[in-house]
Amino acid sequence: MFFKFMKGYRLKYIFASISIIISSFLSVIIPIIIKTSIDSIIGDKKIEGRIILSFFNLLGGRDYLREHLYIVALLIVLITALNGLFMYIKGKWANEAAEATAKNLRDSLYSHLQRIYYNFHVEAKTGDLIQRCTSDVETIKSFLAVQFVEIGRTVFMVLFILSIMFYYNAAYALISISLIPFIFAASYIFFKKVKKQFQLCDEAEGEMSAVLQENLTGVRVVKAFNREEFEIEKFEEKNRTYRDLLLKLMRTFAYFWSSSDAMCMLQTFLVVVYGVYLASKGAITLGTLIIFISYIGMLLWPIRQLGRILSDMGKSFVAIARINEILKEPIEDLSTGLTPNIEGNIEFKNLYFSYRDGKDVLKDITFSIKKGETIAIIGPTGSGKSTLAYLLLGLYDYNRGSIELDGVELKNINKNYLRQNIGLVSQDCFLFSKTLKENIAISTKNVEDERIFEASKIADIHDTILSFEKGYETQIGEKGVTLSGGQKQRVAIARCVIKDYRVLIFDDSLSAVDTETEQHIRNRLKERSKDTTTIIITHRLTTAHECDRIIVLDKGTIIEMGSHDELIKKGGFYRRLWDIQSQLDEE
Ligand SMILES: Nc1ncnc2c1ncn2[C@@H]1O[C@H](COP(=O)(O)OP(=O)(O)OP(=O)(O)O)[C@@H](O)[C@H]1O
Repeated sequence: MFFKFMKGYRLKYIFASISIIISSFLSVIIPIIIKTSIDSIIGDKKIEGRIILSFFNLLGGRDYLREHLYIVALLIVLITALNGLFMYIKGKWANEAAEATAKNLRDSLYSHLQRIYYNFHVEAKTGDLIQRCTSDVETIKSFLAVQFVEIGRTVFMVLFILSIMFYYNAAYALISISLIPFIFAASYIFFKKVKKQFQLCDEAEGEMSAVLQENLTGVRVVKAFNREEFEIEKFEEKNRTYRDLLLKLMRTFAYFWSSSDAMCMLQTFLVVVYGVYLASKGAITLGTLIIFISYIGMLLWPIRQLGRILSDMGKSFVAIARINEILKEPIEDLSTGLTPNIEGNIEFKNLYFSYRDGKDVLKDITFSIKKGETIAIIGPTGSGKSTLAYLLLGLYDYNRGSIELDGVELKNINKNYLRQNIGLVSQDCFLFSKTLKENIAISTKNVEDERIFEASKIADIHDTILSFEKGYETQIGEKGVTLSGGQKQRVAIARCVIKDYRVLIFDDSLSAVDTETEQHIRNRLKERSKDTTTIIITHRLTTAHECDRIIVLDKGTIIEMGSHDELIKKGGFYRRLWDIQSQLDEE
């Protein structure tokens, strides 16, 4: 899967993998050269093996080399230098390829997340998505940069070294590797088990960060409720738990490394003792003894590492699967579909809608709005008001019935085009950590200042912005912390009215401004664009009663519809609500 994202670096990665094999080969031939030099050049033994014989002949032959021993020394230096060079190439290219893959993966994930259906984002946990785009990608990166190539190297080394050992002396070879399966198994089991402890440490660190983050974001609540001492104690407790878990982990590691070192030493001890015994009896040469001791030293560390890598590999596969889950999510088709002339006539016909749980949230909705009309939608919480707005923006596909925009079925309209014509000021006035000016002009490119000011005036925020020291250049925090709730709402309104939408929906987005300001905003809006169809979702009847028509929703169905006077005369739900609110206002 990740080779797809390695585009442009695949060749480098292949060369890096080849380099590590060459480097392993170079490091395992050095002991062979030393053995041959001791046994056959300094000593009188016959050079064993046809390839080795040809190689030494190429260097001038046994007698010549005996006179010029420095050539062998130079050869070893040269091979060591070459080994270093190939290790460098491997490190550089494997890391470059892994970094490039990680970057491409992050880019793909981000752009995929932008295009995924809105529903996915509503249901997904943001923290989890962030983790998939960051630490899961890092896991794959280190798998590619280190683990994958390391496996190749270890397998090559083990196979090569074992064949050489068995070639020279099978019984000695068996003794020399007798503890290796146990060392490997111990390392594999240990790293698998220690994962649980790592996870506990991660969770404890996460909890500690969560306390910190919550405390910093909720600092106002902390101060208002005198919770400083309590918060300090809470943090200290989490911090203590984290430290204790880390210490426990370190202790476990100390036990493992010491016992595993003891096993490795025992293995080396066996090689040396048995080797010396064989050499004293003349069963092996001094060179063979040296080659076995060198090889066992070369094998032990990679074998322990292999245990770690194999037990860690599960983590990489989980990361790959988690990333794949996102990449497999279908994306919205934003670019195809009809682009009819939109004037703002809307017609709902027997519309039914349910979210993924299948429960009907909207039932048999039928009403129409003419271009330029202002409609209020009221109803108890959860009655389906926002859902209606989301359907109009094409954020969800409806199940049954139809919505027509100027006679064209909404489903068939190009989504980009639709959202350029229908604007939504939602309940959640999220502002980006940019300047006020950039926040207001976010939906429009190359917009003149005049238009920004005009939109701010309509939203009744222009004077407030000018009163800030840096005016429109005021930088606002991630959540617009320097602005009050009402100011944020007004910036969000300005951001929407800057564009000439044919249909404008206010989803409870005037609730944080007082009634008078709200009236101002609506009047200015009407003055600017008489033809804009406006849908106001509200809980405030003083807002609703001025609209051309009021739709009352309850449990997903329209229970009343008409002008204020008509609904008052009718004496139903709206009338009761109006009486209650008027009574409260009088009190
Ligand atoms: N993504 C979703 N998945 C499943 N159910 C949802 C989803 N969003 C909303 N609902 C449910 O749909 C119903 C209508 O929700 P909606 O937000 O449209 O109500 P509302 O009238 O706008 O409420 P409020 O006045 O509180 O904003 C509620 O019962 C809600 O629990």
